[in-house]
Amino acid sequence: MQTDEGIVVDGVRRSFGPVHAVADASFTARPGRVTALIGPNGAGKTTLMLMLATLLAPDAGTIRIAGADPLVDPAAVRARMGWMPDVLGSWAALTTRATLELTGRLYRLPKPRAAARAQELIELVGLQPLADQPTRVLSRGQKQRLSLARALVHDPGVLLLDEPASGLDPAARVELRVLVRRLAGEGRTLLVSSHVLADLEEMADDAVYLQSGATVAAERVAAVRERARLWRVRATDDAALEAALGSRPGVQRDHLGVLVPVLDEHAAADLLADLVGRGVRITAFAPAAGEFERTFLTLTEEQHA
Ligand SMILES: Nc1ncnc2c1ncn2[C@@H]1O[C@H](COP(=O)(O)OP(=O)(O)OP(=O)(O)O)[C@@H](O)[C@H]1O
Repeated sequence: MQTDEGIVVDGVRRSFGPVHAVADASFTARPGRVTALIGPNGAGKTTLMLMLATLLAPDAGTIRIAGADPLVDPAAVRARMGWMPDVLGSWAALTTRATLELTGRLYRLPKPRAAARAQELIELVGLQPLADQPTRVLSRGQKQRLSLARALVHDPGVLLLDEPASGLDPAARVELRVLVRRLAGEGRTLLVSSHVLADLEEMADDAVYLQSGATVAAERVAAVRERARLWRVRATDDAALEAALGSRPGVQRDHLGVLVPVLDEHAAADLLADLVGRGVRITAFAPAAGEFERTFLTLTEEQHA
């Protein structure tokens, strides 16, 4: 990994008085990829994002954003990085268009370019009907779209998105996912935090887990991922399914069907073939939880054990 690309964080710490909001964060987010930042409430995600965005100084450790150090050269970082905060502070009386034009001017775009860029971004995030309305009339989800547009004004190579899907309806979530993938496909580095792990699962390539301010070591994440996971199985005839599963260890039941521990995808394929071979008519067969959710929950259980 070259340090002039993506995001490189090493041994970063930041406390607020006695609270160690970020105790030890080290990770790399690579260009062309979407990296999920996952952690429970209060784990330090926003504090970490603020440090990456040059808005908060770390007490220790090093950060590089597209090769620039936020402490030494915050202007270079801001030129290369777009930040979508979890809550958008907007100028209530300005229109959507004027907000984006002004943001462009703040990034020193010439006036005609700022106007053209505002129009491009309004179209990109689907805010055409509200382009000339004051931002105070925007709903929460519409403000999220404006916030994303604002982060993109200067065409940055690195994007930090803090809870980008919050307040978005299902259709807008799908659009966000498509847009995020497109931005990564253009070679940008994206770091995305969200509590909605199913959303992250569908947009992210890599994951960084944060627990009590510390990033979880890759070896520990790998160890969790190697354990058996539960697969959900449904059939047209419950009794036939139960009989075919026999005394298989660890089988559980919930309101949606039967959950079977399976070591890996080969074992899942074997199980499916076995059930079908025994004449069970299977209607659903899939992992019960996404990879991020399962890893997150297991890490949390281990921490509290
Ligand atoms: N300015 C501050 N002053 C004092 N404590 C703070 C400050 N900012 C954050 N904290 C504390 O640091 C810890 C991490 O907070 P942070 O907002 O970074 O977590 P988070 O992972 O973003 O949480 P959430 O998922 O709930 O948004 C929390 O215990 C929080 O109370």
